This record gives sequence, C-alpha cells and structure tokens, in this order.
Amino acid sequence: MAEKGGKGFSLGKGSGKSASQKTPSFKDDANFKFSAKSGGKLETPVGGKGGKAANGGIAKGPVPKEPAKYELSIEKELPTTAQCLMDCEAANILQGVQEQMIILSRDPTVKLPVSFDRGIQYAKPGSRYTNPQRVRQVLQRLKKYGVSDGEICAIANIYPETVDEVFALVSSLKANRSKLAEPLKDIILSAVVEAKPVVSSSSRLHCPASGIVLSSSLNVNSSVMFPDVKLELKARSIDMGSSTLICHTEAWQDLKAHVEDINRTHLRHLMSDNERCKSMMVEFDGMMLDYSRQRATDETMDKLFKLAEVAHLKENITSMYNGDHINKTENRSVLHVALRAPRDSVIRCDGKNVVPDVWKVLDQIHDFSEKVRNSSWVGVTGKTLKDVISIGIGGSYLGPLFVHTALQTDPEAIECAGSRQLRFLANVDPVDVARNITGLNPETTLVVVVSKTFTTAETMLNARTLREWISTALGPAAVSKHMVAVSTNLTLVEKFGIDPNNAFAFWDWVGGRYSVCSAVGMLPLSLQYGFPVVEKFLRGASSIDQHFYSAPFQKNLPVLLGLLSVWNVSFLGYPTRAILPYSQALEKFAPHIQQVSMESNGKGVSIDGVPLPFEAGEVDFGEPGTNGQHSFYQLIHQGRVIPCDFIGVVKSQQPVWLKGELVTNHDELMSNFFAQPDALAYGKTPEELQKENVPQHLVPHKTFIGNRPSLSLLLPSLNAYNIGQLLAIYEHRIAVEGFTWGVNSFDQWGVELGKSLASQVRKQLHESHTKGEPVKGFNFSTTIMLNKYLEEFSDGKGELTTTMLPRM
Ligand SMILES: O=P(O)(O)OC[C@H]1O[C@](O)(CO)[C@@H](O)[C@@H]1O
Repeated sequence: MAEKGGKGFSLGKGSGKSASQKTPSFKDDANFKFSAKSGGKLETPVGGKGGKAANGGIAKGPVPKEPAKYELSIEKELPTTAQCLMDCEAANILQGVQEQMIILSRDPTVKLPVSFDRGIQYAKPGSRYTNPQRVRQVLQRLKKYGVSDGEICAIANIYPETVDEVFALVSSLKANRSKLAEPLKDIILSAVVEAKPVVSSSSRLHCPASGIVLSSSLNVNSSVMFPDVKLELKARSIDMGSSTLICHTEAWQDLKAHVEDINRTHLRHLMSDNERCKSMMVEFDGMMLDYSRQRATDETMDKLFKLAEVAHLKENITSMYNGDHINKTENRSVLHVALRAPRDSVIRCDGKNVVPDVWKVLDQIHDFSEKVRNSSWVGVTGKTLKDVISIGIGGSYLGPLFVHTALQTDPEAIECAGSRQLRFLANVDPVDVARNITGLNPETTLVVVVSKTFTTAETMLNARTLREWISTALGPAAVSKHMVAVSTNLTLVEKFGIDPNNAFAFWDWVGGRYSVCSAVGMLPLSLQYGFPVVEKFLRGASSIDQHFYSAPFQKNLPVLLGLLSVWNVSFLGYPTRAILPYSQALEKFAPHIQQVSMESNGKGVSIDGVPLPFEAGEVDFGEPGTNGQHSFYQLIHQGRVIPCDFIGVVKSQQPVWLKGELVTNHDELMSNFFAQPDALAYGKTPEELQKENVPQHLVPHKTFIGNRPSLSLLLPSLNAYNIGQLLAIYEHRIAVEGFTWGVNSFDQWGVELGKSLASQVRKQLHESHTKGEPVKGFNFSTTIMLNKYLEEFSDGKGELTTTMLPRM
C-alpha cells in the first residue's frame, strides 16, 4: 500500500506575515521592530482508507457478538494507492477536506456533494484519541506479528480495554491468538489507553468496522469514498495553511489532555503553593493582577503560551499595530491603538501615518469643547449650552457611557464638569427620548449625534426626534447651533442638516465597539469634563497599548487575561464570565465589555470562514460588588461555575469614614473584594461545618465545593488615566481571545439579519397604518402577533396625524 500522506495538505496557521515595513512607534520606544515568525505549519498526512471495515456505519447499539462476515474485506478492494486510516486520522483529514471544500464552494464551477457532512459525522465519533500519531506509532509495532493495516485501524477504532475485546471484535486476528495475545496486552492496551482521553465505558462506541477510504492525494482529481457515498472533488491544489483551525493543533490537544491533570487538583491545594501564587501575580504601572485563583498551574500557563505561539498571537498583534487589514471580511485595518497614540508616534494605515489625522480631530474637539464650555459657542438664543445629549447606540454609546459613569465621581472630573450635564440617548424606545429630554431646555442643550455609519435606524430616528424637539422650540435655524455630529460618513451628516464644519470625523479602521477613544467618546466627554481630562484618559489607554505590544507574554496583562479566558471557555468548559467591579463608578463597565466581547468573539466560523467545531466567545455579565453579592452570587458560589473578574481600587474616589466605625466605608467594600475570591476558591467542607456544630440536615446546604476560579485586578485609583488603562486591558484581552480562537474579532455580521427583518416589519406597519393594508408575507405566529399589535389602530384610535413628542 502506498505511503500515507505523500502530498498532504498542511494544517498549519498559514505563513506568518513577514516582517512588515510598517512599524508603529511610540515616543518612548521609537523602535518597535518585529520580526514575524513564519511557518509553524503542522503537516497532517493524507492517505488511504479508513480504519473501520465496511459495515456501513458506526454501531451505536451493544457490541456485536460476532463481527460482520465481510469485516476488513474492503482492504482487498482498495486501489494500490490507498491505505487504511484509523477513525481519528480520517476525521482529521476529513475536517481538512471540509475546509478545502468550503474554499472550493466559493467557486461556482465546483459542485459540492451534499452528502459530505455524512462522512464527517461518520468519522468524528471515532476521533477520540488525543494523540493519533502516538496511537499509530504504537500499533504499528504489531505489523511484525503479521497484523495488517486494516486490522491495526480496526483495533484502534474499538478502543479496546481487554485483549479479549480485540479478538472478539477483530475476528481475523483470532487465528493468531496465541502469538498476538502478549504483544497486544503489552503494546496496545497500555499505550492506546494512555493516548486517549477518558471515555466512560457506557459512552464508548464500539466501532469494529468502517469504510472511509481516501486516495493517497487530495490535491489532484481526488476521490473520497464513504461506504455509501462517493464524492468527486475538482482538481485543485490549495494551501490549507491559512485556514487551519486552532483546535486541530497539537498545542490545543495538549491542553485538552491537560484538563485531566487540573481536574485532579483543587484550588484549596493550589493556593497553598506560595511559589505558584507568586508566579501568578503581575504588576504593571501600579496595577496588580493576581490570577492564582485560576484553575491553572505553571504547566497550564506554559501550554497556553505554546498555544499562543501556534496561534501566531505575537504576529497577529504586530499585524494589528502595523495596520494590516486584519478585519478580513471588511478588508479593513484595526487601529484603535492609533486613537490614543502620542502625537509624535507613527502608526500607518495603507502606508499613511494616521496619527496626525487623529490629533487633528482631537485638536478640533479640544477647540470646540473649550468654546462651548467657555460660552464662546452659545445656543441660538445666546444662552450657554450647559447640557449635552449624546445620541448613539452600541459602540457609539456603551463605551462613552462607561467612561462618563466612571468619571462622574472622580474629584478632578467633578470639578471640571461644574454644573454641566451629559446624557445618553440610545434606545429607539420613545421612553428613552422622554427620559433624556425631561428637565432639559432646548435653549441650553447641545445634541451630539454619534454614528459611525450615520445610517443606524435607532440613532437616526432619535436624531430626527431631537431635531424636531429643537426646531419646534427654537425654529429650524437652531439646528446648526444645537446639533453636531461624529461620524465616518460626513456626506450623510451634511444631508441630515448638520453643518459639516460641526462634524467630527473618525475612520473605517476604528470598529464601533472600539471607538470610545475617537470623537465618539472624546467629544461628549470633553464637552462635559474638558479636554485635559480626556487626554489623561487617552494616556492611560496608550500606556496599556505599549505594554500589550512589547511586554513578554508572561508579564503581559491582556495576554494573560485573554489566554486564561480561552482556557476557561474552551478547555474547562466555563462559557460565562462575571465582571465584578468593587466600585460603583464602574457600574457601566460590564455592559460595555459585554458588547466588546460578545460582538467581537461571538462567531461561528474562523477568520477564513471555516465552521468552528468548538464554541468561541464567552457570555459576559456583571454588576458592581457588593450589589451583585445580594443578587446572583448564590449561583456563583453553589450553582454553576462562573469564572469571575474581581476589580478593586485601592483609593476610593469618594472616601467616607464615620467616627466610631471600625473601618472606612471603602474598607468595608474592599473587605468583600478580598473575601469573595477565597470563598469561591476554598469553599467550605462538611468537616468544617461539623466542627462548627452545624446541624446535620443543613450540612449539604451549607457545603461549598469551592474550586471556583477567579482573578483579581487591583487598581491604585480610579481617575481618568486608570479608567483608560482598564478599557484598553479588556479591549486587548478580547483581541487575544479572538486571535487565539482564530476568529475575526472585528466584524459583526451577526447583527445584520435582525436589522433587515425589522425593515420588512417597518414597511408593513407603515402600509397598515396609512393604507389599512392587511399583514402579509410573514409566518403564522408573526402574522398573529402583528395583527394583535395593529388592533389598537383599527378603529382609528391610534391614527397618526400630527407630530407627537414625549409629555413627561
Ligand atoms: O455607530 P453606528 O454606525 O450607528 O453603529 C452602532 C452600532 O451598531 C453595531 O453595528 C451593531 O448593530 C455596532 O457594532 C455599532 O457600534
């Protein structure tokens, strides 16, 4: 039989980018040079036929007593170029073929067999070995006892636990029983068992036979055959390197296997190793990260760093800073780091240094906000514009809201804000309009319309609503004095009726959810707090950008956090993360990170469009401590395992101490910050409870299993600078996760479908309201619901004749 894998397709991460000419530089480190590693490709052999003999499928029922009489006979029918494969090998290959087919599917001349999925489904359940190469290596030794390739594969596929099992299920071996019994025992059972993950015997599938056959090369006119399917793939040689999934790498599999080691530990014990804990504490710029309460050891970290290497994390980070178009589906650079780069840095996008453009807009913001704040720019009636409503949604809202909420209680920011107010209008719900305008006077209000695209339905309707509010009160000419815009689409801004001179630009290389450092956040925040405060915020974010770019991974806060998230989500199986700031000022941090994280990494395909066989992204939620403790912590302590991020601050923005109290109010808060992680990690045992004389019937209820992971981030204080740092740490952490999972963290196609369906409904509502058109074109349940909704208007009660504005 032919050598396996002569022309295998490579499953490596694609050639790393070669060192780019475009080198970002910061003032303090003007020579950030990076030499990208290339290659790192993992060659996966391609070869012959499947391990299971042709019985037409995987036996899901009880182990058959007698093997099928045609077991392994397929071997004789194979072309000479074919070779048997174990299921686990076949599954790897088929996954590679699947990736290839997805690429081919973009070519309309290629007809893809619908039945391919069945092949994958057929092989996958047999793909349980963590290290197929090792299994193959060991079993290969049986060849000297006359065991054929087909028999070797069949042995592997049945996951034998006893020699008898082997003979029962691979009957062709029976004739040689006396010769084979010993080697089988020694070689197979020990080594094969060692190389596979623990599979409970009840869930073991016995697959004595299958018939996956691959010809020796998939590159040229290959044919892939399954027991009941024959597929013809069009000849095409494709470098599979760029579309490799991270889960097919050895580093990933190694981490998978390592979970068992971790499952044998408890945080109670891990925490008693001071050296381990010390190695899991990292300081940067007065901040301290303690990740010793993660279910991880130094070995775990080494394996995660290995994974980062295989995922080309360093190269990806460099590509991002270099302005490469890493947002592939939109063909854009991802350069939010340029938004906060010092004035004299050089960060290029398509060959152009964008930092001067960034600072031009920042200067414009500085100038405009000063004018408004010192009343040299006033409203149409000559009054100071002391209040601002910022209209925007998603990334054009959540980031600025988070920063504003965090600054609102910072003494320096308070002083700069004076009696000014900043409000945010996001929801298209008219109640949000009502809440925003209540108590405000159009004469003293400036409206900032923030929309990257200037097409977002909610924002534009809200903008039209407030335009109406202003012009009804002050006349249409007031709009130019009372409304300004932030957008990448200055043409639409002008069309809307906002003077382009009062528009603040940003660029398509800034993703919406990464835009808080652009005019999206900087304009409203500068109007409220003055430019020096926002500049300080930008400096904080920039300090993390430089740290992220240059710190070794072992000391790199976003990298550590990102890799630990991947560990928790993809290996320990904890898909959720709680963000728990012990700071009321950070109450809008979790909602902001929810968007950044879930919109970025909530993806089902790799950056190359290959469906992910694992779940990327994590579910984020959170509330400030100690409020959360009285809300959902019960579930975190005794219900589900949810890794927690505890965020604390050394110096309170608003210290309070009452004479006679044991501690300050901030100490009280922080006592909880320090206590909760240990409570989660250590838990409480029944023995401890018994010692405390807890009644026996309550012991199970009061037992805490513990071993619940968390990490703690302690900030020295919470001023504009630290807030900027916190933002950038999480932004980069999310990028690290996305780079590692191999997804595009910078597009958001998933939000489109709902939007387009909404426009269909909008059209229907309009037709029904204005022409009494019946509901049509929707499914049964939507039709019923729409009719119910429209009933209100059927008697003319809800007729729309004149403009209505909230009456709060
Ligand atoms: O700034 P825009 O273009 O109005 O978009 C608002 C938000 O909508 C989204 O596209 C999601 O729907 C976000 O990514 C974005 O931040």
